[in-house]
Amino acid sequence: MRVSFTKMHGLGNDFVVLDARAQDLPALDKARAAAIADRNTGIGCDQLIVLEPSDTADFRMRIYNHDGGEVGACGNATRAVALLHGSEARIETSGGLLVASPTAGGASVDMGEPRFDWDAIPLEYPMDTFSMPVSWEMLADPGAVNVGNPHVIFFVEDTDAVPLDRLGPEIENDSLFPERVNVNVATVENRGRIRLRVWERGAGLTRACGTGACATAVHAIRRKLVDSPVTVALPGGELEIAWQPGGSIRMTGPATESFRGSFEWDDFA
Ligand SMILES: N[C@H](CCC[C@H](N)C(=O)O)C(=O)O
Repeated sequence: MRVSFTKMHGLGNDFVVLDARAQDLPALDKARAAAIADRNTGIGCDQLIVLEPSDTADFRMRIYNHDGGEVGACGNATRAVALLHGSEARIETSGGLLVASPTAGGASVDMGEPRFDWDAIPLEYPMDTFSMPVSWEMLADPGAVNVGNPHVIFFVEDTDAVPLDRLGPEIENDSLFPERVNVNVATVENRGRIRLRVWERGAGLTRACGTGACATAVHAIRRKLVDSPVTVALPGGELEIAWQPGGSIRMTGPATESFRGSFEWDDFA
């Protein structure tokens, strides 16, 4: 059967969006999700996004990483589907309910409240997630935050000097993180700006990571390194993150529809 899709991105973090409300999509398993996301033999994307009907929100958004694994949150994709929706959207995700409002050329999203308890990240055993007594070579003293998905955050003098292509997968797959983890390496430039690179769980180095920007901004605000709102500059561009302790995170930034197409479902068994 032919399946229609919309190709989108948020600051270069790219998505294939399938709307299961407009077409009868067969069940999606890990192998097929990875085959569609494959940049050599598939359509190609960092994450595959499926929109479904919801009893509790305007629609449900399911998120599959490049490796086919289903996960609970994707900040950049949330802005993209809000752009598609065209008006304020209440979005059900397995990481919680999100509320997104389109802005000129993108969206502003209430990403919910961050969680900090070791078993909410989750970690393999109890630990202070504000200042974790662990290190991998030059990456030390991280924090951990769950924003619907798990993030570990390291502050360094120069994020561009870190061999994240080598240390990212090592940390992502460390047994300290039973659900694996997104690895954020950030440089605080001043009290209003953070430079960030992310090794994403199940997707590797991406041009941007919305939840990574949220988790990093929250951790920097907790450590009193920056004020709120703060600009997070990723390789693909900038996001604005606002958060006060006890409240929810607000992420604002661009979203882009690249093109629409279709493919033969059975081509990706
Ligand atoms: N790799 C992430 C999902 C996508 C996050 C990123 N694309 C974003 O914009 O938040 C995870 O496994 O939790």
